[in-house]
Amino acid sequence: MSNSPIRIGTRDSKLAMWQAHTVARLLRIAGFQTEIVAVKSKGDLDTSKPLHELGTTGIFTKVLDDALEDNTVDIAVHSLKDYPTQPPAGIVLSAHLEREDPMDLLIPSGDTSWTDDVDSAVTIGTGSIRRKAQWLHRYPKHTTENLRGNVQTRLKKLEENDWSGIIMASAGLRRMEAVPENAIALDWMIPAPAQGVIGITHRDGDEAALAACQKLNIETAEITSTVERAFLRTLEGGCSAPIGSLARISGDQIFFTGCLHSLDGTKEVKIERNAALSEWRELGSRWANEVIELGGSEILKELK
Ligand SMILES: NCc1[nH]cc(CCC(=O)O)c1CC(=O)O
Repeated sequence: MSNSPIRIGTRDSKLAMWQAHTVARLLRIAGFQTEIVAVKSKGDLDTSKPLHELGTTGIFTKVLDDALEDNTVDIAVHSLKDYPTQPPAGIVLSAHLEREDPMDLLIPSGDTSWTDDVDSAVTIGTGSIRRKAQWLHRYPKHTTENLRGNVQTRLKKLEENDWSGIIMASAGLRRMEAVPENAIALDWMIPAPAQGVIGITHRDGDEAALAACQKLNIETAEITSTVERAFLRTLEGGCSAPIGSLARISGDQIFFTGCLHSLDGTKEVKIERNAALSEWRELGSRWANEVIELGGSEILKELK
């Protein structure tokens, strides 16, 4: 093995840096030397627009694909939910780390008596079409406002605005040790595919990087993420849609919930399934096709 350090590519947000340092620590434990290379991404630079307006996918991740292609880094660390379901040619998704809590949280600004009252008129901040659609499906009389930016920025925007609350991934807040005391777990909201999972990519053909990634891979995270992302890939076909999916392994079974909504939340197709774990490579696309047949095709047609 060569002694040159593994160059770890990451975005430069606080959360991304935390994730990169976690990967560096795990690699050092496995006997590798490491070096962190931080880059800025288009998604971080423009927080004025909702994410889906900045282009379909890869807005946070393209700079890291480029850094791998230019050979300025050896591996790249991603929040897997932000990474395209189809990596560019020449780039391989080669490790999935242990999953953090996959669920979303509501961070209320104050009184929360309205959560049991679907007729209340409240405003919720979220930049995600998935969260917006699921929220409006449950609370049709509510309004949502665009909310973007990193973890710290979003918590600040909650203070500055006249909103009843904002929705955020539990995983990012936990990693930053910034879960507000009044946070409420949204156990009914289906998270984004692979939410809470850190993924690592490398250049196809780089055997040293592949060997390093393989040492870090957690199989249960790989299987659940692959099922959830195959569901997404089959349904969205390259354009962004309000899609949620969550897979869990229990014994030799895999349990799955997946959903597709119209943007305004009025339409919903949601399925709950289980299957033998051994079939995991086929399950995501199989279950996506079931959603398409159960009315998903109409929702997708409207989205385009
Ligand atoms: N799209 C932003 C993003 N990408 C990854 C996380 C943290 C959760 C995770 O690692 O999956 C977040 C924040 C959020 O959605 O609130």
